[in-house]
Amino acid sequence: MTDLVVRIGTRSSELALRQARQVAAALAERGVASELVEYTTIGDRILDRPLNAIGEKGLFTAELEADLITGRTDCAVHSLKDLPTADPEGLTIVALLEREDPRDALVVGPNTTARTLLELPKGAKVGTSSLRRRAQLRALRPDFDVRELRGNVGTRLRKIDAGEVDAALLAAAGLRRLGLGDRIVAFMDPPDWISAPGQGAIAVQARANDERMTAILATLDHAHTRAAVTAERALLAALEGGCQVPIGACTTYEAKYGPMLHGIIASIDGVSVVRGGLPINADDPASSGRELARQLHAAGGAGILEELREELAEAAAAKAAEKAAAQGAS
Ligand SMILES: NCc1[nH]cc(CCC(=O)O)c1CC(=O)O
Repeated sequence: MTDLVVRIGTRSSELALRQARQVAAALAERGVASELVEYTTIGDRILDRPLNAIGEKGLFTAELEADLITGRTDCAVHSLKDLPTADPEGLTIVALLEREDPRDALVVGPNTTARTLLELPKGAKVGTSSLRRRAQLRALRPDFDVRELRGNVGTRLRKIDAGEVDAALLAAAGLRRLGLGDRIVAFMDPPDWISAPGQGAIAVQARANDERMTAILATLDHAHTRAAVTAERALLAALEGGCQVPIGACTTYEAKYGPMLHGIIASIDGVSVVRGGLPINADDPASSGRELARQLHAAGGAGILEELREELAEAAAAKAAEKAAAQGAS
């Protein structure tokens, strides 16, 4: 064991590197040496299109997972939020580090005096590339001009500072990990505002049959984080949502109820919104996620998702027809 060096796969963005270094530091505390293996993924390279239009699952994760499966690396570190709910064949999440703040945060540009979403002027340009954030923004303020804002956290902040948008919503966890917590002017609090399932949690993935790595990495697992994100992701999985659908889920901790799961399904235009919440069953958090999914589905969520799938299918068909026409012309 003394000559073991754990090879940790990570994306090469600054945020990903910080998260991977956090795992490396936790391993070092336990006397385990490690080294980072960096990847620039398809998701990092394609910056000119909205993420939901690229339409591929695991855009930021596929290459890391492929090398983990073949054994080039021993584990991979991801933002849990970016991982599809189903584990790839042969891989499993062996550790979830103690979660950072799971909330979304408001960041404003230099020409904006507003310090909350509601203080922003009528028709303000607000940036996000997430359908979940877009839908909730539209629900709260139909007058906003919601703009696509892509790129890693640093890029997005530069665009905000350049005045491309007046304000934007980002994950508080990402900003904090980058030492940019002072850019946050307001936190978006649940249950009024629901962030993404798993947001703020760092996942360490390994081969399911690698007993040695599992034994080492399992010591990094944080039980409360695991319970909360298991419930949140079970909700998402039950609704078959990826990053393509405006579904939110997050956990709060209340003196009276303990951990509470909150969920939302919204149409992209924010007109139809279904919300709900229930206490998380400590013995079976996934069952709570499935139960809340069932309730949201029954309360109108089914119709919202059905309409959304039709819209997405139409958009995909239109795109395919456009492509075929272009090929015919050339
Ligand atoms: N969508 C990209 C992404 N994936 C994870 C984080 C933040 C870190 C986390 O949620 O743990 C972010 C940035 C953001 O949404 O602002």
